[in-house]
Amino acid sequence: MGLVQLLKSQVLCHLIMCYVFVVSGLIINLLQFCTLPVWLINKQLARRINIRLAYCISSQMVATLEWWSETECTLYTDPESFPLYGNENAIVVLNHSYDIDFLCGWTFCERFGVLGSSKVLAKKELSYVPVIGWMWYFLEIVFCKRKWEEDRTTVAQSLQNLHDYPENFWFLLYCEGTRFTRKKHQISMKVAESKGLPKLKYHLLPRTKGFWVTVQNLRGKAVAVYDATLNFRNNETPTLLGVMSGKKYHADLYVRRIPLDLIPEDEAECAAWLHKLYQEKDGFQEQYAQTGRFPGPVKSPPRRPWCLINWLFWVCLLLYPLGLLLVQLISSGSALTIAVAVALFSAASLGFRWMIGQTEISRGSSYGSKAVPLNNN
Ligand SMILES: CC/C=C\C/C=C\C/C=C\C/C=C\C/C=C\C/C=C\CCC(=O)SCCNC(=O)CCNC(=O)[C@H](O)C(C)(C)COP(=O)(O)OP(=O)(O)OC[C@H]1O[C@@H](n2cnc3c(N)ncnc32)[C@H](O)[C@@H]1OP(=O)(O)O
Ligand SMILES: CCCCCCCCCCCCCCCCCC(=O)OC[C@@H](O)COP(=O)(O)O
Repeated sequence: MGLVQLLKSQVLCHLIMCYVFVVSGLIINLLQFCTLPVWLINKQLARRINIRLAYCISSQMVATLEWWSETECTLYTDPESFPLYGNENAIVVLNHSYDIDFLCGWTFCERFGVLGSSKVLAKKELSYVPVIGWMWYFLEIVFCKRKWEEDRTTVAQSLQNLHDYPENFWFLLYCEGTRFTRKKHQISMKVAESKGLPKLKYHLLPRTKGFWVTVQNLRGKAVAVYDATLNFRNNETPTLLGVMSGKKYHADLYVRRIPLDLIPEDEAECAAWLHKLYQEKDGFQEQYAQTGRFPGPVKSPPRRPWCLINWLFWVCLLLYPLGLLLVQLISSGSALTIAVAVALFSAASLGFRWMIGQTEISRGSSYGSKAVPLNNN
């Protein structure tokens, strides 16, 4: 292990990264809060400001992936679709199998210039996570409780609000509804069997209602569905802590662009269409397992320097006061002050660990670990 690699794997280094991320994030959350009056006067201006403020937060995590861990992100897609990416509104359907699949998604958003405005149908619990969850509130992210009776109206309304959104965005949908685990897979395949649907090997059975409601409510705004299938080379199981430790991963993403007009409007037909899509995705994963690659040519956009520049800016701005504080603390010589500082430091470390835990499948929810009885309405 080289010296730089050794440095990157140090816990102290991770704590400093978390400190910069959280403190800068809270400053940006505060600035976002200050845009509320602007919203009342000029909604589109407030949205544009929030897109840029959100970029300052999410691009720090992208910088960690691209510049710190130097993870390689390869895109398999057809050259005709490539020029459209980033220049239109789209719904992205992605498999949900890795701790950092959202981060790989963000990396592609960054490379196609839609990181600040990118959206997702996210579980409500994430809205309470400081920095990211609070940032999402101002970005008009669509939250769901994963209880259809409650979600059907709120999700539709939040999607309708995006019709006059001023900048291009990608709307991410994890139709599986939860992250892949062996247990959840077994249960969902029992549901597939009871519905007479073919079994999937690499995916959970997709939940179709969120997809249908999204397609229906974004018609006229989004023009395509990007069917995105992600995998990692050499059976890598990437984690956020691995990325922060400077581990280099190799992500491969296969994207097919499907015009929205081709997706049926009728709910049952739309559900059948999505099930077929997941069977195809399963086939792509099988091909990847056999050959180590997805179909089609490779057309990867290069990483851009902006997220690194933003990250370095916050590092420079926030490390100086931290250094001053430490010097003052040590020179004070007061045992009580030092004890309070140690207690605060420990509490902050636990908070950081809890935030990182939100990305870990092993700490995921129990959603999808038992089959909800079938209903036929
Ligand atoms: C060029 C490059 C291209 C692309 C780059 C890639 C990506 C970049 C794009 C954007 C990035 C943007 C942001 C990313 C940043 C961060 C994202 C991070 C995290 C957020 C993710 C989440 O929070 S995922 C969880 C929330 N989302 C969802 O759940 C969405 C899917 N769910 C649904 O659609 C649901 O239908 C619902 C939520 C709307 C409602 O949930 P409910 O549970 O009430 O659902 P259902 O009605 O669906 O459930 C009952 C039906 O399901 C059957 N059932 C029962 N048990 C199971 C089971 N175990 N598995 C499957 N199905 C089951 C049941 O029988 C019912 O069936 P019916 O036939 O009666 O419907
Ligand atoms: C720049 C340096 C980086 C420092 C990092 C510091 C802390 C990072 C905190 C990240 C916070 C949260 C990101 C939220 C993304 C979580 C994505 C996710 O995958 O959610 C899970 C849901 O989809 C489904 O939930 P489950 O039912 O599987 O349960």
